[in-house]
Amino acid sequence: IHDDYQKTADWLTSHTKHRPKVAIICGSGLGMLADSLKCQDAFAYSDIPGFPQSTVQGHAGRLVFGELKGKTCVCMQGRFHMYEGHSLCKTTFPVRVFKLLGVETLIVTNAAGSLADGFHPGDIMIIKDHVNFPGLVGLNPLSGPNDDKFGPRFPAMSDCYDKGLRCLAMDIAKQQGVAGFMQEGVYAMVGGPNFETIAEARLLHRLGVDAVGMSTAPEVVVAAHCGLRVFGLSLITNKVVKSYEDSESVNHEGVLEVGRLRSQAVQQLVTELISRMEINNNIVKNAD
Ligand SMILES: O=P(O)(O)O[C@H]1O[C@H](CO)[C@@H](O)[C@H]1O
Ligand SMILES: Nc1nc2[nH]cnc2c(=O)[nH]1
Repeated sequence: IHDDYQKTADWLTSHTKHRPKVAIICGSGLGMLADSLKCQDAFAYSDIPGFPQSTVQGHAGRLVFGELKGKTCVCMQGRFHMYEGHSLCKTTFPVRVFKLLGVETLIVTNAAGSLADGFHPGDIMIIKDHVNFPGLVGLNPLSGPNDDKFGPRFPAMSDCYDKGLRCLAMDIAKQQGVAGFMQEGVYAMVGGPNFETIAEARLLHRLGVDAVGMSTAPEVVVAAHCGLRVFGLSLITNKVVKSYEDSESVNHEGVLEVGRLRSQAVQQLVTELISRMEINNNIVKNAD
């Protein structure tokens, strides 16, 4: 209920002077994004009233406030997944807290396996759209009574990944010389925690999914519902095995390792995007 989100937002407001306009959710192995924030105020999730706990390796479990290129940001170093046993409401709890804190733009990142033939580990995929498999069968964070203070009962999802930000990110990647490993595509969320069988991988591939992971879609649905502008990135950490002849298999350590390898590139891209995003969207820049 609204009061729970408000209580957490009020607690945070009374513990930090930062008033973020941008929120970042760090995916597996991508938590270093938070380290580059200046003038940090950091809180362990266990100290924040109402916050769930991170249980996954590679998700530190800290909320970090600070400045990035003069813009005030809040960064989740560690996200919540459905497979950890959290309800979808809890999984997405921080997104509504961010809304109440005054955040306008949400940047989501994740680690994902690729299905698309031209994609390789280490590629960075700008998320153009998603398939929310749990959502399609009713496992949706918006299930239950609608909270009209946040958004409508039946929110549109056809434009949830902001086109302006996607174009800007691609321009920045070209300028930074990393266009060679940039992709754009469709992310699918599955429940996890197991990785895909070969039959499941083939199914997803046939359905037009470019990358698959176990997060992000619920956060984006809740963000779109309450009117946040969303930008999403998947770091391709592995190819999803689609052949019975293939002897490779995926594991979480490998996922985290690719995260570390590409952390610098992801950080540079996100930093520059944050630095330039308002101008691109013709929002008058603040005096800061
Ligand atoms: O989506 P993020 O949190 O980046 O993590 C991805 O990586 C983990 C599997 O290695 C899963 O949790 C999957 O969802
Ligand atoms: N479901 C799923 N999640 C991932 N996260 C990182 N890699 C993968 C993958 O191959 N499959």
